[in-house]
Amino acid sequence: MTGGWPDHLFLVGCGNMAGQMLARWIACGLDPARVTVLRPSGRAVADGVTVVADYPAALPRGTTILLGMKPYQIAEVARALAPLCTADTPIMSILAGTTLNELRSRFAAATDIVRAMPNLPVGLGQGVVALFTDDRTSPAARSHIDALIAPLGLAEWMADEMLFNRVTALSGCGPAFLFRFVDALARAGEAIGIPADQAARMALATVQGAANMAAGAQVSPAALADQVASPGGMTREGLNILDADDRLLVLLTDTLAAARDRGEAMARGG
Ligand SMILES: NC(=O)C1=CN([C@@H]2O[C@H](COP(=O)(O)OP(=O)(O)OC[C@H]3O[C@@H](n4cnc5c(N)ncnc54)[C@H](OP(=O)(O)O)[C@@H]3O)[C@@H](O)[C@H]2O)C=CC1
Ligand SMILES: O=C(O)[C@@H]1CCC=N1
Repeated sequence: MTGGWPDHLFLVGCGNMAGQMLARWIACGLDPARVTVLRPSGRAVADGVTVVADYPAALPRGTTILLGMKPYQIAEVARALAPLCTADTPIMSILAGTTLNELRSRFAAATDIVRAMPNLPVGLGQGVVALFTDDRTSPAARSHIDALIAPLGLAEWMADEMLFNRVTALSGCGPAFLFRFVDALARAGEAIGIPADQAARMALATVQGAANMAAGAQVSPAALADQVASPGGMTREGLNILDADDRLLVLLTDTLAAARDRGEAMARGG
C-alpha cells in the first residue's frame, strides 16, 4: 500500500456501482495505472486503467480485489479468481445479499475479506458505505479498507452482519427511493397545475436544498419540518396528509422491509 492506496486494485465488474467508486478514487488521486478492471464487454473505463475481458494468469503483488459484479455471478467468478488469491490478497465485496461466510468459503486462501455496501453518490464523495467483517480480517486490513473508503463519504462499520441487509435497504437502495420521491414530488406539482418542466426543476432543487440544510443543521429533520410549518398555515395542512395514520412512515417501513427481505432471500440462495 502506498499513500493510502493499494499497490494494485483489481475490479471484477465495473458497472453502475463499482464505476462510481473507481471514478471517485481516481478523482482523489488513485493512479489509474495501478488499476485493472475485468469486465466481459472489455469496454474502456478511464484513461490509464487496464481493462481485461478474461482473468490474468496471476495478480500483481499487493493487489486488493473489489468484487463489483452481480451477486448471482459469485460462483463463476470465484472459480476463476480464487486460485489467484493468497493470504495477502484483501477482498472487498459489494455484492448485495452475499454473506461473509459464503465469501470465505469461496475464497478460502484469502484472510482479509470485507463486505461493503456503498450507494451511488460515492461518486461525488457523498455516499454512504456500510462495512462488515469478522475477527479473521487483520486490523491492518481494516485500516487499509478504511483508507480506501474514506474518500467515498460516510463509512459505518456494522457490529452484526444481521444488520447488513437492513442497512442495504436504507442506504444502498435509498437513492432509488429518493429518486422516486423527487419524481413523485414533481409529478404531484404537475398534477396541481404547475408546468411539468418547472415542477421537475423546482422539486429537485427543493430536495437538494433541504438535504443540504438538514445535513448542516443543529436540529433534527423532524424539527426542521416544524420550522417550515407556520401554525394554521399551508405546510401544516400538507404535513397532516403525510402524517395521518403515520402514512409516510408506514410506506417507508414497508419499502425498507421489502428490500431487506429480498436481501435475506438472496442470502439463502433465492
Ligand atoms: N447499483 C447500485 O446502486 C448498487 C449496487 N450494489 C452491488 O453492486 C454490484 C453491481 O451492481 P451494478 O453496478 O448496479 O451492476 P451493473 O450491471 O451496472 O454492473 C455489473 C458489472 O459486472 C460485469 N460483469 C457481467 N458479467 C460478469 C461476469 N461473468 N464476471 C465478471 N463481471 C461481470 C459487467 O461487465 P460489463 O461492464 O462488461 O457489462 C459490469 O461491469 C451488485 O452486486 C450489487 O448488489 C451495491 C450497492 C448499490
Ligand atoms: O438492488 C440491489 O440489489 C442493489 C443493492 C443496493 C442497491 N442495489
